[in-house]
Amino acid sequence: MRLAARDLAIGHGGRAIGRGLSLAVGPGEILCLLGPNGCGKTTLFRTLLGLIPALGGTVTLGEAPLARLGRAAVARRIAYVPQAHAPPFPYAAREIVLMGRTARLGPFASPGAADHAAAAAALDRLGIAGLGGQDYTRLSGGQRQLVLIARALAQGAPLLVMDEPTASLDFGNRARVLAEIAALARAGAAEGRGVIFSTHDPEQAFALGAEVLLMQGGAIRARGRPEAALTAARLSEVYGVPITVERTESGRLVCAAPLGLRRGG
Ligand SMILES: Nc1ncnc2c1ncn2[C@@H]1O[C@H](COP(=O)(O)OP(=O)(O)OP(=O)(O)O)[C@@H](O)[C@H]1O
Repeated sequence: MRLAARDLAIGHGGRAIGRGLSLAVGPGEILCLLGPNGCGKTTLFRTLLGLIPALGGTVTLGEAPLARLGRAAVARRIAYVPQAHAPPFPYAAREIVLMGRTARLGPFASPGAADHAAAAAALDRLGIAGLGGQDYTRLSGGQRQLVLIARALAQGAPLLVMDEPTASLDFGNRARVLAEIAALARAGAAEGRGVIFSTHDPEQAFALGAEVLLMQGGAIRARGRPEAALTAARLSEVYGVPITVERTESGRLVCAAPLGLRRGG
């Protein structure tokens, strides 16, 4: 299953905030979307999922234009991890995860033993089995984020779109989720998983060896392998502060912005 966008224009209420956006992700591939606050990452994701209409261009899912697929058909193919949100009702975390299975069920079917087992396995995989019975609305931001990732895993869709999945996670959970993304893509060649995720941390693209899309002001500023796309000069320009990219002795690429420097200062 391949998700592809060609020459996409995105925006809200008919007003474009981004144009000329093309991308593709397929089985076993990880695409890392980077860019400053407000550059259009969430808007792009919501357009790729058909939650808001494209203002131009095309999105295809497999062979089918997205516009011709119903909501349930899209949900069987793409799992979405939104930025953590609070639902209006106090569901148990386990029920939120179980909702990931809904797309696989018929319109009037209720979840069976296999669905409950998949939800429990997803919670377990992220190390949060203990949160299953807790009220989702009373969880911390990071705990909610892990529950939403568990929901996406339980959904078992071949593609995952994750909006800043590590944004409010502690250091350990951040590493755990990154490892999960890597594992999903590794299993991808066999299972057909592809992942698009957004992040504010360029090092995550280096660590995963993910293809990069660097956005700025609604356009794609750079794309490709992280070492080529995320140079110090380009990152400095896009984020408006001097940024260094250095290789450690162990071969890891690390980014840093010196303290004490302000925009324009
Ligand atoms: N529902 C909305 N209606 C109108 N404009 C919106 C709406 N949601 C977002 N925008 C605008 O669209 C632009 C892009 O927002 P978006 O949320 O896509 O950015 P982002 O790159 O995901 O930002 P961040 O990194 O801060 O999460 C912003 O200027 C924002 O104000």
